[in-house]
Amino acid sequence: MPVANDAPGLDIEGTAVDAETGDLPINELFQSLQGEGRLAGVPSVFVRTSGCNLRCWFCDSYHTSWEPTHDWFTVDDVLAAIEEYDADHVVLTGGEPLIHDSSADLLERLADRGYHTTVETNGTVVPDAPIDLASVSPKLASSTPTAERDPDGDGEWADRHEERRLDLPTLAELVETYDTQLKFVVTGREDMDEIERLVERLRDAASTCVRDDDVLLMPEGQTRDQLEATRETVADLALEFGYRYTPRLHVDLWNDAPGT
Ligand SMILES: C[S@@+](CC[C@H](N)C(=O)[O-])C[C@H]1O[C@@H](n2cnc3c(N)ncnc32)[C@H](O)[C@@H]1O
Ligand SMILES: Nc1nc2[nH]cc(C(=O)O)c2c(=O)[nH]1
Ligand code: SF4
Ligand SMILES: [Mg+2]
Repeated sequence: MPVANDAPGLDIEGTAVDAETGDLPINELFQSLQGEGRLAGVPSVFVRTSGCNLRCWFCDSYHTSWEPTHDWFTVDDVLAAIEEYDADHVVLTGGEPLIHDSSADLLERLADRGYHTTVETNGTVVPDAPIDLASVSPKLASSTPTAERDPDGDGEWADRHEERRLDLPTLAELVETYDTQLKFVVTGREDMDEIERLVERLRDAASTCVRDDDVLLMPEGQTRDQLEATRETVADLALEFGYRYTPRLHVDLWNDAPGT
């Protein structure tokens, strides 16, 4: 169910201004196989909110970050749309779903109904809500939209993205609060130093254990052709460093089709 309209309700920084109404800006809601991470292959309903506090140059959900597009849904409407499908797993993603206060309400009500919930998040916000799997994708230096890589301009977002992309106390709190996988988008070997350092700092900062197999390396690529160029390198890096590799099953299966 793709939706499209103008983009009121988000300020330029991707901060939600929906707190008063309690509505959620929904970009799309569909059923697919979870394509990434520990639960890859599991049929799931995806709820994609619009708006983000970061601007990765490679964002595969351009219409939730660089150019947010959505319809406003009440939490009741979102629940009713989910219940149309025969599924036990719900994936809340975006954009950055946790910038919206109403995501917590949605997660509470999904838990009450017995759904397994995964939240795909960039790891800069801790919600006050139940989550079965926090799928945290901290953003590396290679994600920053420098002037050469900005899909939309001249690098205007680079400084803000750089300031916000990593917040160690927030990552530590997420790891301590939830069953968490850390899913890094890897563009090449150059990313490994930063990943190793970050995992080490997180292990020092958090009171709970971060196992090597909670650390997932995911090849960067929005299309089959782009993945073709990165996947083998990233698989080799996972073997070399002892971390887990995750495919992007949905891209392998359906390329970059919407609603998949
Ligand atoms: C669109 S993001 C939405 C959730 C949240 N904002 C985040 O970044 O985790 C969903 C997932 O897609 C990943 N992703 C986005 N663009 C990608 C790309 N070009 N290649 C590989 N993974 C990508 C993100 O890192 C994240 O794990
Ligand atoms: N099939 C499929 N699996 C996914 N896992 C995480 C996704 C996301 O965009 O957050 C995603 C997605 O967009 N599609
Ligand atoms: S944090 Fe997620 S949604 Fe936001 S720009 Fe990066 S990949 Fe896209
Ligand atoms: Mg996706």
